[in-house]
Amino acid sequence: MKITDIREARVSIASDIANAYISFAKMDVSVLAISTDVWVDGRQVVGYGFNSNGRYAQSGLLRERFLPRLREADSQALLDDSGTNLDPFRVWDVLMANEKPGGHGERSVAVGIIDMAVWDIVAKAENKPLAQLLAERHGDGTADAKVSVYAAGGYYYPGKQVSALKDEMRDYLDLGYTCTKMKIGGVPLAEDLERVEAAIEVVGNASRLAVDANGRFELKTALAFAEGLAPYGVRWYEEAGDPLDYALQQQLGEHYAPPMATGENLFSHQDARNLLRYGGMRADRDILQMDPVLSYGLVEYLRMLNVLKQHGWSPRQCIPHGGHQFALNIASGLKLGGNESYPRVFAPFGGFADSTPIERGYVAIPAMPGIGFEDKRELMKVFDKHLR
Ligand SMILES: O=C([O-])CC(=O)C(=O)O
Ligand SMILES: [Mg+2]
Repeated sequence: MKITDIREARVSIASDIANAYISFAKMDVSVLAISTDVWVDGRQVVGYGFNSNGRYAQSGLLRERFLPRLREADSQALLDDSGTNLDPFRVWDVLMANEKPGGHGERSVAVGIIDMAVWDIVAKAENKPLAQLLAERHGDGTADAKVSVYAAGGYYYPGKQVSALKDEMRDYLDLGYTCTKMKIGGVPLAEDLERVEAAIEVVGNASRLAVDANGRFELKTALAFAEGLAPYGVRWYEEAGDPLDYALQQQLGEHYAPPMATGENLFSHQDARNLLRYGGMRADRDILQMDPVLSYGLVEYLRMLNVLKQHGWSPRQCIPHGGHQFALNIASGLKLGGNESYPRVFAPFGGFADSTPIERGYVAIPAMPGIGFEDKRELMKVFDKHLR
């Protein structure tokens, strides 16, 4: 196998929504296509990648550093022992040559975009869904046929009232979701609790609603919200404080017994390890949300799962951030606890295959080779428009 072409572009996903920390008014993503000289069933093997929302397009890092390394590599150095397919771990070593440890910054996002396209290629060359390939190579041999997904939304939006939040939650239930997530921390506690109560009224039970503060609070506010939220028993309380403030997380856990969640802004297995060492996260109930694309790709995510195992955690406690078809394949193949979904935001990057509707909170993996982007018509249109 040889890489014959690499194309990259920046695509806007700007919108008026905001969480407690950022507005998405200027949000964009990088898209990437890597073509190979291999054909399977009459189709050229081309891998696609993009970054999860929340971190911006990585054009500079891709163009100036990581794609030149891929282009300049000896093609043999990228291949597995058979010489007929890419080896994602060897590609990763090529990309990360001459990069110092620590200070992960956003290079992890640029590497994650390339890693996604590489896994798409590897599974297509093997003519298998990525979930199945992962189950065989890195799991217990079988993939979960369907994955539990929840609808993430409940953003702040100019002029949005409680009634609009309720309509949004109702819409998610109509789409087939049973669990949802909403933002908190963008308005005072009393106002947020009104929003939370309204959302619970629609979803029917607090255990079906998660809340996400996006790292907004210092300890005092995190604890005040914990006290306000505790009587409801929501599904989880996400990113109360700064993602790297492990002491805050640990102290929150001492005061708040229901599940906590965090991890979407930890971009390396070393950061995830520090969370488990120092963050007071509880393996019997808390949720880890590291995002395989934002954090140097699936190659690094596998290292994170290894760290988890060493600390006595089950992969079932992982529900990755990202809400896309790549993370869905990972959740299925490696038997995670579920996957995020963004039914109405970040389209067409969020969401799953056209042929697999959400049914009672679960979604299936289409029986097609690779990640399955070819079964997402609107996303393929974006790739075709920007990468041809
Ligand atoms: O609002 C965001 O940045 C997305 C987010 O935290 C999530 O999906 O959990
Ligand atoms: Mg979040």
